[in-house]
Amino acid sequence: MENTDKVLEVQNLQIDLKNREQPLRLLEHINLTLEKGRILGLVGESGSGKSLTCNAILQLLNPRQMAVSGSIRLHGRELTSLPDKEMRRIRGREIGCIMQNPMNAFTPVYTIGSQFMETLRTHNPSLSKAQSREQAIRALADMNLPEPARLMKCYPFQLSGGMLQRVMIAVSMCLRPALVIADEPTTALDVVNQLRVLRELHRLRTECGTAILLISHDLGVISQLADEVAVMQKGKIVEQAEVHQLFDRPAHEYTRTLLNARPLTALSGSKHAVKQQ
Ligand SMILES: Nc1ncnc2c1ncn2[C@@H]1O[C@H](COP(=O)(O)OP(=O)(O)OP(=O)(O)O)[C@@H](O)[C@H]1O
Repeated sequence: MENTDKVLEVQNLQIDLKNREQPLRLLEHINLTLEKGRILGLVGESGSGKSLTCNAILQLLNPRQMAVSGSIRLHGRELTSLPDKEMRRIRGREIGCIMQNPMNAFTPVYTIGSQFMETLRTHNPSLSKAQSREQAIRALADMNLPEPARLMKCYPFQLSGGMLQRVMIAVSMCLRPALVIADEPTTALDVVNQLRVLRELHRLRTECGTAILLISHDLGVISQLADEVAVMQKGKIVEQAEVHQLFDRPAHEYTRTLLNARPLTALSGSKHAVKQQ
């Protein structure tokens, strides 16, 4: 019987760079499964293929540039064969994104409030303006953002990176996507804001049951939040294991190298701190 808790299933994903004498393989045999309410950390050095994997899931790769094969299913539904229009609906509604530079996710000339309300009403046209405003303010307050009614009137450049990240998580809290792809969500933040964002991501999965694919260079972040970790090297997954097992008994040489390369302070005293709060 089909496991209904399976949110994302990536099978045998392969990506080749076209328009060359010999196609260049960028991703090879990627297999990932993510269940409801679980967080899968994706780690690996720069250029190992983390962002390509995410962009393939989001169907954002240019087919003239990249040849993509394999299967990507969301709740059992194959995404690779969906028309663009349907995929646009799925992005945002069923798959949320939290990116490293949240400024890119907002239009600079509109207020936070108008963009938040517009997003809510696009995905739920029966909402009145007043209802969407009320919902947005409640969600911002829920994110522990100060003076949410005033914040609605601000433009994106008036907020810090950490605040914008939390606005994006607030949007996800309202839309309750099945899957959130968080690509280096804390990399650009100071430690206080990092902890706030991690806490809210943790809340997103516990309160909404959202499955989260978390990409991070920071093994401290992964150890605090992820249930499971996949390690990528040169376009392949070289090891995948439960977080405790991976940190305590890394099986692959490359994982050991990554763990040995982390700053000594990255994990001390903070292990699983977010989950415990
Ligand atoms: N549009 C593109 N054209 C050519 N090569 C690309 C393109 N996008 C990615 N690549 C190559 O694919 C490989 C994987 O890139 P990817 O961006 O997925 O790495 P990453 O693990 O996300 O790195 P980082 O942590 O620096 O973001 C790299 O070798 C990169 O140069």
